Amino acid sequence: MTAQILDGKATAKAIKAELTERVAVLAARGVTPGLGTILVGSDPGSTWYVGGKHKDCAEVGIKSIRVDLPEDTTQEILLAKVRELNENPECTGYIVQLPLPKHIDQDVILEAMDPAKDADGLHPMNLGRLVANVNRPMTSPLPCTPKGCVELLARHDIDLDGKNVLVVGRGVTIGRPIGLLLTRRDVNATVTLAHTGTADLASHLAQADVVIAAAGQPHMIKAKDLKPGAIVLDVGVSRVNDENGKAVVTGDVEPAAYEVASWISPNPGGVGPMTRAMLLANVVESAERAAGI
Ligand SMILES: Nc1nc2c(c(=O)[nH]1)N[C@@H](CN(C=O)c1ccc(C(=O)N[C@@H](CCC(=O)O)C(=O)O)cc1)CN2
Repeated sequence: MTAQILDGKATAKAIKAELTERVAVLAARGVTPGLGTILVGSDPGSTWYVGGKHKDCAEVGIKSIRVDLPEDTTQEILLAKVRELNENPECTGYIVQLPLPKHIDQDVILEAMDPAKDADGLHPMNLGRLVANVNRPMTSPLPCTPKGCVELLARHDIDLDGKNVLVVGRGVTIGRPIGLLLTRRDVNATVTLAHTGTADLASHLAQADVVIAAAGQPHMIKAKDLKPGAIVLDVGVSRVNDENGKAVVTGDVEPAAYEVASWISPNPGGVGPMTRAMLLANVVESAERAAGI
C-alpha cells in the first residue's frame, strides 16, 4: 500500500483564494482586517514563520502590523507592546510568536492579550470556550494547527465520526486543544492523548485509526507500530542535519509509514501550510463577526 497524500500546500492555496474573496466583501463594507505579530528574538524558524504570516496577509488583502523585539526584551516591555496592540484600532487581531525566550512567562503574556483580538485562539478565555462548547458552532477563534488538521481531513472527505484517534504530544498549541476539537459532537472522534510519559506507545498506535503526531521528536512514530491503513498527520517539526550537514525540516513520522498508512500528511507541505491558512481564516472570521456577516 502507498498512502494517498493529504496535500496541505494545495489545500491552503484553495483556502487563501476563498479568503481573498471574503476580504473583498469586507472591504466593500469599509472593513479592513489587520493582523499584528509580535516576535521576540531572532530564532530562524520563528523569523521565517512570522515573515510567512505577513506575506500571506499581503496575498489575501489583510493589513499587517509587525513588532519585532530583541531577545533580551523584558516581560514588562513585552506587556507594554501587547497593551499597545490591544488598543490599536488598525489591528483587529494579533499573535505573539511562540516559543518566547525562557525569561518570559508565556501564560502572563497570553492572558494580557485582549481575547477579542486573539487570532491564535490561545488566550485562556478562548481555550475555555473550546472546553465549554461541545455542541454549538464555535464563535471564538480556534488554535490554528488543530483547526488546520480538522480542515485538512474534511477537505479530503475524511470523516472522523467513530474513529479512534491517537494524539501524540501534549503541548498547548496542538496536543491539548486538538482533543477538545475532535471530541466535539460535529466531529465525534474518540481521542487518546499520549505523551512522553505514556508507557506503551506501540500498543496505542496499534489501535489507532488516525494518528496525529505532534511531539516534535524526529521519526519517533515507527511504520511497524501503525495499524495498516491508518490515517497519519505528521505535525511535529524538528530541524536536523542531513548527511551533508545541511539543516532540514523533518517530522515525527518515519518515511516507511507511507507504505503502511492509507493517507498521510507530508512534512513539510502538510499541516504547516494549513496552520498559516487558519490564522488568516481566524482574522477574517473575527472581522466578519464584528461586521455582522
Ligand atoms: N503564536 C504561535 N506560535 C507558534 C504557532 C502558532 O500557531 N502560533 N505554531 C508554530 C509555528 N508556526 C506558526 O506560527 C508554523 C509552523 C510551520 C509552518 C509551515 O508552514 N511549515 C512548513 C515548513 C517550514 C520550514 O521549512 O521550516 C511546512 O510544514 O510545509 C507554518 C507556521 C509554533 N509557534
